[in-house]
Amino acid sequence: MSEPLFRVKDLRLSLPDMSRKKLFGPTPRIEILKGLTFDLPAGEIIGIVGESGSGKSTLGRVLVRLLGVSSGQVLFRGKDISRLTEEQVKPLRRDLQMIFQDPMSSLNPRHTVGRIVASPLKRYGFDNPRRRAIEALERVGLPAAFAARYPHELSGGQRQRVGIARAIALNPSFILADEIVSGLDVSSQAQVLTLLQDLAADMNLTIAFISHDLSVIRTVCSQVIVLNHGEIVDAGPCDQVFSNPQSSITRTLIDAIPLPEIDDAWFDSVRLAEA
Ligand SMILES: Nc1ncnc2c1ncn2[C@@H]1O[C@H](COP(=O)(O)OP(=O)(O)OP(=O)(O)O)[C@@H](O)[C@H]1O
Repeated sequence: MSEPLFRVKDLRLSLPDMSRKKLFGPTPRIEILKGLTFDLPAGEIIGIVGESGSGKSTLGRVLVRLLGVSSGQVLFRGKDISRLTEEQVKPLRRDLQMIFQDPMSSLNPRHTVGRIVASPLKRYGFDNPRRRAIEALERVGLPAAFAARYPHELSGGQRQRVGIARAIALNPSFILADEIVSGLDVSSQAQVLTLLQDLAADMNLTIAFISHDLSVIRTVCSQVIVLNHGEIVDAGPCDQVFSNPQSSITRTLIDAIPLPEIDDAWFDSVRLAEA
C-alpha cells in the first residue's frame, strides 16, 4: 500500500474558551481535539462523522492548515505541517483545498462563475486561467456557457458544482468537503456525491468528507472516522465500521439512519406477495 497522504499522530488542540473569558488573567482553554491518531490514504474519500460539536470542522481546519495544533503531529507527505508559519504554509495552500457548506456565501455574488473559478488560478500563476476554468466547469458537469452566469442564477446543486470546480481547477491533492450536501435536495445530493467519487478516482484526490449523516458517508466514503467529544471512537473501512461498530456512539448514529423510502412500488410488491 502506498504512503498515506496524511499521518496524524496524537493531535491535540485547545482553544481559548470565550464563554469563560475573565476580565483579568488568561482565558481558560478548552480541549477540542484530544489525542487523535489516524492516516488518510491517498486517492480515497474518508468520512469524518459525529454529532454536532464533536470536533469535525475543527479537525478539518487543522488538515487544511487553517488551524495549528497544541501538540502532536500532522504529517502531510511525510512532513509535519502543524507548526509551519503562515509564510511556510503558503506553498501548500494550492494543494490543500476546501469546499464550503453554503456556496451562496462562499461565491462572490457580483462575480460571474467564470471569474470565480478563474481568480484563484490567476492568483497561483496558472497559464490560461479562463480556459482552465471552463475545463473545470465542464469536468463538474456544467456547460461552458455557465461561465457567464452569476451565482444567484444557479440552483443549489449547480452552485455547489461551481465550488467544486474552483477547488479542482487548482489540481490539489487534498480537498476538505465540510457538510457540502446537507443543504441540497436528495437528487442533487446524489449527483454531487457521484461527482466526488469520479473526481477522487480520476484525479487521485484525497477527500475528507465531513458529515453528521452516516447514510451519506456510507454512500460515498471508503473509510470513516467517528468523532465524539474530540476523540476517535471508531475508525476503519466503512463496511467494517458499519457491520461491526466498536462504540455505542457509532451504533446510535447507525440506528439513526432512516430506512430507505417506502414508496408505492414497495406497497405494490407487498400486495403482490400477499396475494
Ligand atoms: N474558536 C473556538 N473557540 C472555542 N471553542 C471552539 C472554537 N471552535 C469550535 N469550538 C468548540 O469546539 C467544539 C467542536 O466544534 P466543531 O465546530 O469542530 O464541531 P463539529 O463536530 O464540526 O460541529 P457541527 O456539526 O455543529 O459543525 C464545539 O464544542 C465548539 O463550541
